[in-house]
Amino acid sequence: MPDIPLREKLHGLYLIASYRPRFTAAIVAFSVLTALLEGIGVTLIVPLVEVAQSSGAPPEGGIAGGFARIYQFLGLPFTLGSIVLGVGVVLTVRYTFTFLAQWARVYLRTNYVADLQSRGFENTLDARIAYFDREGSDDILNAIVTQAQKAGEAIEAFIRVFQRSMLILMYLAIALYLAPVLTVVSAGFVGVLTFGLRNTVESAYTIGDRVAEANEQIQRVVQAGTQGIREVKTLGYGAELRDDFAAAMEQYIGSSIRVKRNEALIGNVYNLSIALVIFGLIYAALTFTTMSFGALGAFLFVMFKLGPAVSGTNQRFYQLEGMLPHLVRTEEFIDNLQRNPEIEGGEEPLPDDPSPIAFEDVSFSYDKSEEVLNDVSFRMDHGEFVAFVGESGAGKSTIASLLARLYTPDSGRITASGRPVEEYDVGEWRSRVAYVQQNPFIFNTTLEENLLVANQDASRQEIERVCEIAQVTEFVGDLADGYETELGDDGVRLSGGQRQRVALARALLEDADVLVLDEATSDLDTSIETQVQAGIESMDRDFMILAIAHRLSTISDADRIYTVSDGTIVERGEHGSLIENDGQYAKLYSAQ
Ligand SMILES: Nc1ncnc2c1ncn2[C@@H]1O[C@H](COP(=O)(O)OP(=O)(O)OP(=O)(O)O)[C@@H](O)[C@H]1O
Repeated sequence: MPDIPLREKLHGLYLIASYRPRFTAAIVAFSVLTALLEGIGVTLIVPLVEVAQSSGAPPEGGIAGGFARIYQFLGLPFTLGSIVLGVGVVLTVRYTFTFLAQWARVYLRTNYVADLQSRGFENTLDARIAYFDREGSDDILNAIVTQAQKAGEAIEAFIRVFQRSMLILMYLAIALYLAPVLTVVSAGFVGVLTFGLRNTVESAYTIGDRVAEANEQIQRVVQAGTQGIREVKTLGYGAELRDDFAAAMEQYIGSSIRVKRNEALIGNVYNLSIALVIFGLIYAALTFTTMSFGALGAFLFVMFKLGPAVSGTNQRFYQLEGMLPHLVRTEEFIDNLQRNPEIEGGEEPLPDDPSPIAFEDVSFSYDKSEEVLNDVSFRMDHGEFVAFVGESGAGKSTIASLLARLYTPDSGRITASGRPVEEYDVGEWRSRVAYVQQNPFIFNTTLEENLLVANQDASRQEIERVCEIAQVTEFVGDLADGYETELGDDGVRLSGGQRQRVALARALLEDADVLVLDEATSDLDTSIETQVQAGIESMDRDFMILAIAHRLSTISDADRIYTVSDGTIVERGEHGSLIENDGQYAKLYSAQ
C-alpha cells in the first residue's frame, strides 16, 4: 500500500493551523506557559529537598541558589513552607492555563466542525445542477454529516500533540541541565525506538484513508437502501446491496481496528521501553554521577513524567495521522463544490412583463460529447400557452431546464423582453418561472408548509384557491389533519398523482410569469386531469405556460405546439393544422 505523500499530510496540518490563527496562537501561548510553569514546578523539587536537608542556611549555587535569589528579590523568606507555597501557586497558575488551553481546544474543534458543515451546506446549495448530475448526493451527505466530525477530531489531536510536545521539550531541557549525558543517551534510545516503530507499523494516514473510503461507500449503500427502498424490494436488489454494505463494513472494521491496535501497540512498546530506561537511569544516576539528592529527585521526577508524555504523544500523533485524511478529503470536497458554482447572472432588473421569451438557435449538450438540443428556436408571447411533444429522450425536459436556467446553452441564446436572460439575476429569474416536474420533490413537513415553500406570505384564501384549481381539495379532506398533515419523507404518504397536484398548487401559488409543466399531470386519472386543466384555463391569467406532455389531449388547446425529434424542432403549429399536415404530431396523436 503506497504511503500518502508528506506534502498532503503537511497540507492537512496547514489547514488546521490556518483555520483560526489567533485562536491557534492563544492555544500555543497557553501551552508554552503551561510547559514553563510545569518546568518551574518540577525544578522547585531541588530547593525543596536541599532546604529540607540543610541546617537552615539558604543554598548558594545551582537551581536552589537561583530560586533563593528570586525569593530574596520578592522579599520572601526561603523556607520549606514558603517553597511549598511557591509550588502551590505555580501549580495553580499552571492548571489554570491548562484549563484555558483545553477550553480553547474544544472551542476550536467545535467551531471548525460547524464551519466545515456550514461551508459544505452553503456550497451545496450554491453548486450548479450539473455538479449533482455528475456526482450524486451521497458523497455530499457523507462529507457534511460524517467526515466533518472526524476532521474535528484531527484538529483536537493536533492540538494535544502540540501541547504535549511543549511539555516534553520542557522536561528534556530540565533533564539536560541536570544530567546531560544520561539525557542524551536516553533521548537517543527513544529516537531509535520511534524511528524503528515508524518504519514497522503501517502509516495511520494510509489506514485512515481506507476508513474514510469505507465511510463513503457505506453512505452510498445506505442511501440506495433507504431512498430507493421500493425499487430495492421490487427489483430484488437487496442481496447486492447487502454484499456491498458488508464489503464496506469489512473495510471499515478492519481498518478501524488496525489503526487502534497499532495505536495500542505503539503505546505499550513505548511504556515498556521507557519504564526499562528509567530504571536503567536510576541505576546509572546513583552509580556513576555525583548529583545532589535534590537534583536526583528532580531528574527522576522528570523522567517519570517524560516517559508517559513521549509515549502518549506518539500515540496521539499516530491518531492524528489517521484523522488527517478525513480532514483533507472534506476540505477538498468542499473546495470542489465551490469550484462548481451556480451559473452566473447579471444584475439587470427583470421587467414586470418578461415576454416575449424566445429561444434563438439554442444548442446544448450535458457532457459536451453528444448534442441534446440542436438549433432550437421558438417564442412565447404574453399569456401564451405553448406545448412540446415528441418521443422519449427527444430533449423536451432539457428545453424546460434551460428555460429555468438550471443549465446554460452551449450556443445560441435565450431572451426575455428582448435581452439575453444572462443579463438578469438568476435567483429573480427562477422566482418568476414556476417549474413543475413529473416527479416533484415533496418536503418532509406539512401540506401547508409544502404549499408555502415559494410564497411564504400567501393567505389561507390564496392557498385554498390554488388547491381548488390543482384539485388538492379533492383529497385534502381525507388527510388526517387536513392542511396540517405531515407528508413524510419525499411525500411518502401521498400517491404519485397527489404529489403532482401538491406540486402544481405550490407552483400556482408562486404567482410566476411562466408556468412550466413538464409531464406535471401525467399521474392523474383523465377525469381529474381534465378538471385541473379546466381550472387553469378558467384562471384569469396573464402568465405564459410551457407544457410538455405525452398525453396529447392535454395540450390540444395550446396556442402553438412544437414537435421535437432528436433535439430539433421538426414541426410547429396549432393542433388542427398539425393533424392536417399529417406529420409526426399526427402520428403520435393517432397512436393514442
Ligand atoms: N442530467 C443529464 N445529464 C446527462 N444527460 C442527460 C441529462 N438529462 C437528460 N439527459 C439526456 O438528454 C437527452 C434528452 O433528455 P430529455 O430529458 O430532455 O428528454 P425528454 O424529451 O424530456 O424525454 P422524456 O419524454 O422521456 O422525459 C436524453 O438522451 C438523456 O439521456
